Amino acid sequence: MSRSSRAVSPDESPVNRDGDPLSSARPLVLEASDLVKRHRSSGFLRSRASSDTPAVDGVSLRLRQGETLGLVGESGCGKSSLARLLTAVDRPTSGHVEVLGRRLDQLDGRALRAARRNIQLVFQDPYTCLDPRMTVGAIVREPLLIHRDPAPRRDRRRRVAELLELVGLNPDHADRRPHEFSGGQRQRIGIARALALRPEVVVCDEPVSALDVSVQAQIVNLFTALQRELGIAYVFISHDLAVVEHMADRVAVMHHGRIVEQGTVDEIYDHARHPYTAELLSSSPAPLP
Ligand SMILES: Nc1ncnc2c1ncn2[C@@H]1O[C@H](COP(=O)(O)OP(=O)(O)OP(=O)(O)O)[C@@H](O)[C@H]1O
Repeated sequence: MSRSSRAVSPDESPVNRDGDPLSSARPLVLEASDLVKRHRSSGFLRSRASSDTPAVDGVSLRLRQGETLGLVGESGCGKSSLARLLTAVDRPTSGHVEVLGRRLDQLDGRALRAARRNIQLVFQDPYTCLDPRMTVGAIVREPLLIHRDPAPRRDRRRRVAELLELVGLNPDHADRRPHEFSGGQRQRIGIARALALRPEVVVCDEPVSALDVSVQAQIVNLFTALQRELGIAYVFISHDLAVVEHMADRVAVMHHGRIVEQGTVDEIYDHARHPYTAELLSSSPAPLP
């Protein structure tokens, strides 16, 4: 049956089939409760959409250790705004985020820094997110310094070499600068930086969409291998449904700031119940082989 011809419920209320395909014995590493984000815009940038409609409008989700939650939705639906709330880059207007059972809004100072170590962000564009003046070694080491890692200098250097090796880069290239690397290699540097603090959760915001198609599969395979090796949980954000189908255990579908449907990959891709999910699936290209 083609995706577009699947029967869906005419009801447009959110569909939450929060079945747990992974053992519920696995601990929750991330929980978002009723998150709302209203961006404040001023002057000529103020539009009806930005002033009236929250970018994130009551989102709740849960993630277990070692699990991948795919987050899909069209451009402008609020995926990046949600990523910034989950990683405490931005504060929610209301609602809260729990990392390893600790509510971020109830922490400050050292306790907040400790909680934030466990949730890191990989950005979409490896071309703009790496400081061109810094060496690769300094870029990967930076989170250790920001989070005041007490390890001696020599151990930090060894840790950077291990991280570069882990993501498939030559540790001897730590003294080079980002412009000496290809797009895929730069994304590997961004991933090494995100892993420096050994996080439990990595939020990947469109991590392959700026890359050549031929390189995308290599980076997707790297994410999968790292998860197998390190047990990381991912929130994997993409507008590319085929990539998400390949990566995710569960999928959340976002539309106008809300999660309209959540479920396992099979539930979402083969038995979509929300009309928007069906529309999104019918307009997407064929899945990866
Ligand atoms: N800093 C900001 N100030 C004002 N409005 C913002 C800000 N960031 C995002 N928005 C608005 O919030 C809405 C959601 O944007 P967001 O970038 O989160 O969506 P997205 O799904 O990640 O889109 P894309 O896939 O194009 O990156 C949009 O209407 C956007 O214009």
